[in-house]
Amino acid sequence: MKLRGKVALVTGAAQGLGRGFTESMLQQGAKVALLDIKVLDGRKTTKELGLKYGQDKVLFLPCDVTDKGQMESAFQQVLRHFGQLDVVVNNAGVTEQENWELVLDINLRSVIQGTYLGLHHMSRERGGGGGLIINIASMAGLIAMFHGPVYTATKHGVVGLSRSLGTPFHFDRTGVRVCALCPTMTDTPIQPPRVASTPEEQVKLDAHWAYTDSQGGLLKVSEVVAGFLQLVEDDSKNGAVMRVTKQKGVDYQPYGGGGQGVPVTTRKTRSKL
Ligand SMILES: NC(=O)C1=CN([C@@H]2O[C@H](COP(=O)(O)OP(=O)(O)OC[C@H]3O[C@@H](n4cnc5c(N)ncnc54)[C@H](O)[C@@H]3O)[C@@H](O)[C@H]2O)C=CC1
Ligand SMILES: CCCCCC(=O)CC\C=C/C=C/C=C/[C@@H](O)[C@@H](O)CCCC(=O)O
Repeated sequence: MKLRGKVALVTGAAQGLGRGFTESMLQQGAKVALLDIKVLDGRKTTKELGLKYGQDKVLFLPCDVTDKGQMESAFQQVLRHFGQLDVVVNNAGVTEQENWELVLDINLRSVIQGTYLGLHHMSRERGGGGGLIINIASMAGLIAMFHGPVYTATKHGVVGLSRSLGTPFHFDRTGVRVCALCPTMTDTPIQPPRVASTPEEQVKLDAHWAYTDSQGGLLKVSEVVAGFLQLVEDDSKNGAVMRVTKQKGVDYQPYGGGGQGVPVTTRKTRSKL
């Protein structure tokens, strides 16, 4: 998909990878709606990006992705404000924590919600123009992140959702590509400190950092963003699961279909992608 003139919606866009994805699409000439539960940070990021790329290119919408009503309203506001929607990036996520139900709600249920809202508003069979949905999973969606069982479960779910909806059965009717992006540990605020306040916490942090260091350390946001843009621009990728790791850089999870997804469609379709 060429991004110039397109409209994207990014959840969790106030910081970290979501901010990186947002800025990369602005650089390519897209307009972007930034959604985040952090209102002050979201407004600050949006102001900074507006000064750099044009106030008319950005829109900040305070939104808790776990709130169905807020998500539905946000999608409606994006369509009213920009007049169209072409790309949805379900990025908002949290790491393992005591409240595992919240991890499940944010990392999986809300990604399903955002994916279905994207299909609802972009699907050709509903009069939309087709489009692209990229769900931000993790390498924890492909291997067992031992220090995050629920996080691992949610990310495996995001990969499965994206692969299922990224098949010709759906694309032939919707014209919407659906892919998953699986980075390894990346240098963003989601990363925990190296020093804990309790011995029990220190054990968990030591395990996390020993594992991270064993895998070559943290990726830079820019390395993940480079993979993201490649996935956006490659219209042949549907149901694809892109990996970004220190060891191998950007590649695709090999499945029966070669890991680069199944053929986008079984029909010749006029593509706006
Ligand atoms: N940083 C890393 O090592 C990796 C991160 N990921 C995934 O990338 C995505 C982005 O993570 P990062 O940028 O690293 O984290 P981050 O913590 O820097 O950014 C996450 C953003 O999501 C927002 N958010 C959290 N809960 C929300 C909610 N209920 N509603 C709306 N917004 C909400 C936060 O306010 C924050 O702005 C997540 O899905 C994460 O699981 C995947 C692999 C590695
Ligand atoms: C505080 C936790 C933050 C969690 C953020 C993440 O999602 C971290 C990513 C989770 C797991 C990373 C695994 C990395 C694996 C690769 O380094 C490599 O070992 C995988 C190779 C797979 C293959 O070659 O098939």
